[in-house]
Amino acid sequence: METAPRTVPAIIVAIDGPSGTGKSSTSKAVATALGLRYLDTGAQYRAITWWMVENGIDTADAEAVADAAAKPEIVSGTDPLAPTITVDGIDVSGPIRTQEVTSKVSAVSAVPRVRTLITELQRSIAAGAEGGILVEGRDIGTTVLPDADLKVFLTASPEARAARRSGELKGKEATDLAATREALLRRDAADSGRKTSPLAKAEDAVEVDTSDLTLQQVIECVVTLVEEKRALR
Ligand SMILES: Nc1ncnc2c1ncn2[C@@H]1O[C@H](COP(=O)(O)OP(=O)(O)OP(=O)(O)O)[C@@H](O)[C@H]1O
Ligand SMILES: Nc1ccn([C@@H]2O[C@H](COP(=O)(O)O)[C@@H](O)[C@H]2O)c(=O)n1
Repeated sequence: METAPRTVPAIIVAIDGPSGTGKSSTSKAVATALGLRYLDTGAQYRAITWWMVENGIDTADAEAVADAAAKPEIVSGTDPLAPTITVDGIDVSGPIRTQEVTSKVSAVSAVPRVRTLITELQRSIAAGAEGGILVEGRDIGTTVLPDADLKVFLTASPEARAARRSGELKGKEATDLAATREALLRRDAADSGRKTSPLAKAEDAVEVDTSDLTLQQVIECVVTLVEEKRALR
């Protein structure tokens, strides 16, 4: 008699936290290890910000941003080994990481119309991910996917986060540690302080302080949390 193949039920994992806590690095590795799709929601907010800048929209003008928000078509590829992001068919994976976009993204992402559109997109991507998905951002556990099977909130001290970011920038856009620290705290404050769907830990999220953990330790911790959830289902 043939036995039916054992299927692992699709699981939805939300990973949130402030800038530089290790969300992207951890999420890609965990999704790869566990065969899940991966969605970088920060890249989507960066993509719409890039489009606003390209099209001469004043990103400080919330009304102008809201009026234009539905115009760009943002498409995210969810392979954790090769995530992609396009705007109107253009690969923007490089341009969305510039200092200009980074400095303007919090203003654009605070516009309620932008959040409504991007949240709809995120939910439709998650609903279509048959084998399960890991979605990382700022409001995934609280707003986008409040029924996620597992919610993780990553934190780290500003010093640890600034040191990680400075390590990334070395040789490219030389910035001192203090300036990097100030820039990420400014972005956190804007993201936590906005009215609509701010950066926040969901009540039922597991908090992991990554300050003194290696990336590998964080990955192992999250893999274990997902496996524990899967075992209960
Ligand atoms: N536990 C860790 N120990 C040391 N370095 C780490 C750790 N986690 C991540 N990093 C490094 O810190 C930097 C920032 O990590 P990552 O981009 O994953 O953070 P993030 O939370 O996604 O940031 P952002 O929200 O700004 O996109 C990367 O260079 C990454 O390799
Ligand atoms: N769920 C999310 C994700 C991101 N944002 C905004 O995008 C910015 C860039 O995010 P990164 O993860 O790429 O650094 C972030 O600072 C937020 O303004 C968001 O609002 N909600």
